[in-house]
Amino acid sequence: MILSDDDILARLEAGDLVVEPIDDLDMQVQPASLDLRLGEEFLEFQRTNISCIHPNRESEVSDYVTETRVPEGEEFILHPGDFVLGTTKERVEIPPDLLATVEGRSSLGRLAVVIHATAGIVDPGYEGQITLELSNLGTAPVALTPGMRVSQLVFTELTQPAARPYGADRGSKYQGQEGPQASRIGADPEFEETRGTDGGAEST
Ligand SMILES: Nc1ccn([C@H]2C[C@H](O)[C@@H](COP(=O)(O)OP(=O)(O)OP(=O)(O)O)O2)c(=O)n1
Repeated sequence: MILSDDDILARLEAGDLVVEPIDDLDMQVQPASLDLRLGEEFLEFQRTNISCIHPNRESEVSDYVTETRVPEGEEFILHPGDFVLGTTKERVEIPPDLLATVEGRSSLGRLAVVIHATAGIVDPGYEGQITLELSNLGTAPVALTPGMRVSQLVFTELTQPAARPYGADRGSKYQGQEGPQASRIGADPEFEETRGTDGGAEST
């Protein structure tokens, strides 16, 4: 079952669902979702010197991103074709019996701005800020301002609390993340033997 506005307010009030800071609840609570705002940090991928990213080579993932901070009141220009990582201003704590999905806002979608390329699940048990996969599919640059509402969370109640919530065991490599976090896919167990090496991958 998807939580309605009153359900969301009740869970926030009870304190097991945490979303903070919220400065204006009336503005952020929607009929069946909660709007989240854009944070000040961005990770941009360098355009040069990347021949190919091998997910098992952590340096190839992390060395080619640069961090930019744009204070509230200033603009981050998202150019056509750009892909950058942003973050929600809010940090969340999702209780074990809820699944949250991060969605874009229609108003930004109509400007061709997408806030998650693929991954939209925020697991039961997840705690931290949410990394946004920002891209501009249009033809004109779009000015984003930290503090603006860019995304929304939809909460679904599970049939029973997750037995192994995020953060409780193996993996959970994004638990507690602050600001945008580059991919940590190299930490996946299937890459254990080849991590940091060329993994036998052919360079093309
Ligand atoms: N746009 C998103 C989507 C998810 N997350 C956070 C909340 C999720 O609970 C966590 C993990 O998401 P996935 O399970 O989709 O990612 P992985 O499977 O790659 O990570 P893991 O192996 O840690 O489960 O990342 C995020 O910050 N931004």
